[in-house]
Amino acid sequence: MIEIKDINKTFGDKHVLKGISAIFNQGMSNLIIGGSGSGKTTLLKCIVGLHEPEKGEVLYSNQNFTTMDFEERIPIRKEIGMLFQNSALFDSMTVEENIIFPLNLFTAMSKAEKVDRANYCLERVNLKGTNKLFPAELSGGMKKRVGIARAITMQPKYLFCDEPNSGLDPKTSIVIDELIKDITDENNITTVVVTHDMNSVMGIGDNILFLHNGEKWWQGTNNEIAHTDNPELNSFVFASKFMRAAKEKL
Ligand SMILES: Nc1ncnc2c1ncn2[C@@H]1O[C@H](COP(=O)(O)OP(=O)(O)OP(=O)(O)O)[C@@H](O)[C@H]1O
Repeated sequence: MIEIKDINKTFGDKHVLKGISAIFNQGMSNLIIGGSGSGKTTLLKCIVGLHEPEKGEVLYSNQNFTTMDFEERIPIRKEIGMLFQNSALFDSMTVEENIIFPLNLFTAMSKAEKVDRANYCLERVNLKGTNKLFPAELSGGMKKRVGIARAITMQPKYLFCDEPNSGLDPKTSIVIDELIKDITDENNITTVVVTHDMNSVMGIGDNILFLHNGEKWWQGTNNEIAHTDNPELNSFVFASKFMRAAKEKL
């Protein structure tokens, strides 16, 4: 479980996050949604320690991450898996080397153990046998799956995904969403996903946090979102004609 309390972040005179508090539960796909510039990525970066909030606290399983120094944060960082926007694979490394990278940094595993773990992770994302390929040889969906394999290689307790569906066709997006959900369920981990994708919201949104102008505007489940009368959330989720038509049938 991750708890955030009263997170405030400014850039210069721009107040980007205005007192965000929320709980992200274990074993759930927790989604952060909101319009462009609403502060989603900034919030994610505050949670993982890539930004320091001016005010507020982030607690990982009740441990106060915010007040920890660099060294004290290392054990928690080892428990975090991260799927970055655009997958962020190392282009000069093979698929296997990319997946092994965190193991080289954080473990004393033997070469054979690392390869075993890479093989397990590749199999888990249905990419068995792609070990020796380079990122340039992969499709966008395959890169995301390698990104997921790398994110789970350290058996994380917390998984963060920033726009996992960006640049993917709708069918591949669903494959990625289901993979994230299955991995979350199987390992009972706390997953936090930043997304714009309405299919993801409806498909895997166990707990959805909607940001509007840097404020927490609404929180609920995908079932609740379908029946919300919150005007800003409604205009965000049901912006398209297709989604409005779908809502009328609910
Ligand atoms: N490093 C930074 N320096 C200055 N301003 C920043 C920085 N990072 C983000 N911002 C500003 O903070 C606001 C929120 O940005 P953020 O990237 O968190 O939004 P977002 O909701 O993730 O948007 P998008 O969906 O378009 O990615 C924006 O106005 C952005 O310009």
